[in-house]
Amino acid sequence: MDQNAKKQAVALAALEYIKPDTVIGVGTGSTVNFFIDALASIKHTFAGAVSSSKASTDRLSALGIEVFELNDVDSLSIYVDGADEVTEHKHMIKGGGAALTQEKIVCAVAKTFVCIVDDSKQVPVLGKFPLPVEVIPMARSYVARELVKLGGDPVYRQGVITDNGNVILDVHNLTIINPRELEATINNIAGVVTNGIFALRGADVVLAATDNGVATFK
Ligand SMILES: O=C[C@H](O)[C@H](O)[C@H](O)COP(=O)(O)O
Repeated sequence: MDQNAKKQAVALAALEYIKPDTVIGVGTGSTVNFFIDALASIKHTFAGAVSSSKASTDRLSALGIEVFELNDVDSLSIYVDGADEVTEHKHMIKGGGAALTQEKIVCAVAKTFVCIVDDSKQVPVLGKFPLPVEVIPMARSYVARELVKLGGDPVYRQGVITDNGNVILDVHNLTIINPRELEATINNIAGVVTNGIFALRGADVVLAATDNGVATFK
């Protein structure tokens, strides 16, 4: 099965987690795009969506799915999103598409986080994928120096401005042994908006598409 077929399979599997008449949190990325397309076929069964990026909002709206502002919603039954890496502990690196901050906010509100990946994203230890860090532009050089002190090799993602008007540093050469601790440490650097480790609030369910079907990890 090719990678797109796996993304589509895992996106369809996530539909089973949708509760009728609730608002759904929707992530960002190529895997989630398959999920959004699948949502369109059942759009009359749920109340609408809260989106984590302009790209997902545009795709949801184009398919006739109502998108609410997070501030106007009391609760989200579920958050569905992809990941760049995920471990057996359901810790993740996210933000390859620069949407990490709004993803982390929407995810925080949701009762259940369902992470959808193909099996190429499953790793024993986080860190081979460069860790995205969203940074207030004026703090870029300072934050980069602090990330070097933590053992990383930050690279400015040239030409990318996030939906929040900030920049991204991608931190190479980290082996993330304690993701919860590193997530908190990096978020404590002045000028960091957030980083792409999702471990303090990891996934509740990981659905991973393989050649033999979709595996579920709870
Ligand atoms: O900022 C982007 C998100 O964190 C994505 O969920 C992540 O990059 C995975 O995207 P894709 O499904 O395209 O591999």
